[in-house]
Amino acid sequence: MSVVVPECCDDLKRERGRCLFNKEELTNILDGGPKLTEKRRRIEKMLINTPELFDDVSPDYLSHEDRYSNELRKATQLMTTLEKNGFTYNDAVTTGTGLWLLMDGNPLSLHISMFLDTIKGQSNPQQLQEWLPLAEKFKIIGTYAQTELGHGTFVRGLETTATYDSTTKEFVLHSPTITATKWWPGALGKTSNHAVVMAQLYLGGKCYGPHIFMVQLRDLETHRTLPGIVVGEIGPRLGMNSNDNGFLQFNHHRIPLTNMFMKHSQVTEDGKYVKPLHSKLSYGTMVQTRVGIVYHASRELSRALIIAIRYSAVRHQSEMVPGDPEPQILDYQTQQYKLLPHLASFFALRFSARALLEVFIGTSAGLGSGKMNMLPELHALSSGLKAVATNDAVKGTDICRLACGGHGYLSSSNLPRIYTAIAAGITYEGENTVLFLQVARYLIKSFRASSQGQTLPFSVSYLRVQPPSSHAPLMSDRGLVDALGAGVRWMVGEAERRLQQLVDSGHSPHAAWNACSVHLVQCADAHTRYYICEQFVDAVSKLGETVSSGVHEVLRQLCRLYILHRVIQTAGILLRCGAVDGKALTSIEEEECHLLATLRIQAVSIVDAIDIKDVFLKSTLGAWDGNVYQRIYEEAQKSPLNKSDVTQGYYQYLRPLMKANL
Ligand SMILES: CC(C)(COP(=O)(O)OP(=O)(O)OC[C@H]1O[C@@H](n2cnc3c(N)ncnc32)[C@H](O)[C@@H]1OP(=O)(O)O)[C@@H](O)C(=O)NCCC(=O)NCCSC(=O)/C=C/CCCCCCCCCCCCC(=O)O
Ligand SMILES: Cc1cc2nc3c(=O)[nH]c(=O)nc-3n(C[C@H](O)[C@H](O)[C@H](O)COP(=O)(O)OP(=O)(O)OC[C@H]3O[C@@H](n4cnc5c(N)ncnc54)[C@H](O)[C@@H]3O)c2cc1C
Repeated sequence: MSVVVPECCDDLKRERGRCLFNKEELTNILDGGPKLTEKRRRIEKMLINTPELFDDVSPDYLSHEDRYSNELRKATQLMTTLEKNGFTYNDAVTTGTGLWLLMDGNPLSLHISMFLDTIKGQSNPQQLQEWLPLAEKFKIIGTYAQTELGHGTFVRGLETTATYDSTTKEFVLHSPTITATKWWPGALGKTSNHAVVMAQLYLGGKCYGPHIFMVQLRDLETHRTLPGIVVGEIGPRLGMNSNDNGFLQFNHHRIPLTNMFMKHSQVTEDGKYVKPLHSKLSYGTMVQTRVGIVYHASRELSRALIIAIRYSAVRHQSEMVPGDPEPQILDYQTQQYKLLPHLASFFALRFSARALLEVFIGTSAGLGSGKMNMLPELHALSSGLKAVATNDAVKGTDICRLACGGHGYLSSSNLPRIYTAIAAGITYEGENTVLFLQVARYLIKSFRASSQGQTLPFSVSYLRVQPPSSHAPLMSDRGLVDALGAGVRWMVGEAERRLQQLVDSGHSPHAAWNACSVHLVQCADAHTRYYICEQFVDAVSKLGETVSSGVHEVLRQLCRLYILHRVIQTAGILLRCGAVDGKALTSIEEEECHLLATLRIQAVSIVDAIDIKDVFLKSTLGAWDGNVYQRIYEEAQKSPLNKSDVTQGYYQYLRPLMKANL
């Protein structure tokens, strides 16, 4: 397949003619620099030149088994293509390209993410030396098996046991109940021959809580399930049905002592336990995956936005002025209001993902030298950002679908598949409400620590009891972000007051927590969004000195829109705490509408700059040339029902019904 850039339709030509900024420069910023853009394009070119990676037939038309096999075929082809060309799978993941080829549920995705990450992050040196080369070369293929039928969120409640037998120096893995069955892990059903398994560690009859074990599930030659193990696939799901999410039960299955991951905690041959430096270090793979999901969510949102914004420039509907030609639907203010705040969100999430990655890298480096103090901050930030990013990507993707009217409901628009894939992100890797409650716990602790005069970590330092007053004019970006911060401080203070009041009136702290949890989740959401605003303002102001004025102006407008939109969403709180008044809100609303019209002019060029090629968008509505109707029509011709004029169903059912004497 060669990259032919087709001539685009007149609407898109006109849109692109209005571009006042350097698209390539914006592309570089989004990629993280020109070198990364160049690397991404090299990977893309290589993938595009591998025709086996592209579907001839939509997975919708395949049987469940063929769908899985086809995706497995592409996944393995992708790995070998990357390897042959000197790239790692990580290169393809971190540029989005690999995932977009396989986002119907890549059966190797858990191997290259959580399985490898667990080996890298939880192994002692001997284990690393033994397992990493095997896993990197796909000599063993694995997944991350934690969730059970009975428990996903409450990791401490997992029921699978790993009981140490010091006579044989083995752990005995067992699923004592039906609810102990591992349930959900991606690629567990049929693909993986190994799994990292989270199980309750038992030594001398005492439970030491969840620990991670490397477990071989299948024979490496025959791929048959090993004795003592039952494994299978869990059946169809809302999306990603080309994956083989699986179940797993153990019946007193034995593994060697050395198969417990021992970087952080250890079990000695005589069954003694050595504690980790921090009790949650074994949750590290989850934290790392949450960091990745923030990027992933922003990428999926951007695909939906490219599709919906290009389509909105091509689609003409109704009369804005009676008798005039039908306008592009992007000219309707309501359409701009649907799409452009989400476009701003995409940029905000992209900059925040980058900031989070830096915190992750810094914290990981600290852990290496025994410094645990950044861990709570990383946990709170990664939990909050994972939750906001996936919530916003899911909402934004669905709005993009709705903004495309009926055609957004077509599979060939690719919006349903993008939506169902990212919708899982709200649940997996920590259900979002649960993650927000973790953030809230951190906020309340920080607020209380500040009342006792303690210094707060950077992401919550604005919560200190007596913050310096903002000197920025209210209507400046900084002034509005400070107002949002004041709103969060007020919310957290209010939550703390309500918690205390409940405790003072005789409730237990846990009952008080539950009675305030709706408000606490709102605090966590507002805090995370404040952090995102800060990162966006910060990134744009830092870029200010280095980028051309056209690009800077577009980024400034997007950042402004993000902040204004957020202030309007939070109006109730900001009015209650006196951070803004009604007059300010009216002018903010007016400014937002004005900004929508300004950003509309270059909206197509902005999404062009995200630079996702048609083969990765996979959409009849979003292609670069805007040739929407022809593509929709051609896709419909591929329906198996169109292979014959009269289907079997007619002879089997319709005709007998028509002939029956009813
Ligand atoms: C946190 C829980 C909810 C509670 O845990 P529990 O043990 O019960 O906690 P407590 O004892 O109550 O203690 C709470 C204290 O512990 C602290 N804590 C908790 N967690 C951590 C942590 N991780 N680190 C540090 N500290 C932590 C907490 O702050 C409390 O401290 P304190 O007492 O207040 O001081 C927990 O149970 C939990 O985490 N539950 C969620 C379970 C979960 O997440 N499961 C995930 C299963 S795996 C899964 O779902 C996999 C899905 C498939 C993912 C596929 C990914 C595909 C996307 C690919 C991404 C690609 C990257 C692309 C990159 C790019 O594009 O560039
Ligand atoms: C597509 C997909 C892929 C997955 N892949 C994997 C995988 O590879 N490996 C793996 O181990 N797991 C995987 N999972 C499982 C996933 O991690 C869990 O589903 C997730 O952690 C949520 O747990 P749960 O299903 O038990 O939900 P529950 O915790 O039962 O949540 C149900 C409801 O209860 C609420 N709730 C639960 N606890 C609390 C609380 N403390 N406070 C307030 N509300 C609460 C939640 O907010 C939610 O509304 C996958 C899931 C999906 C959907």
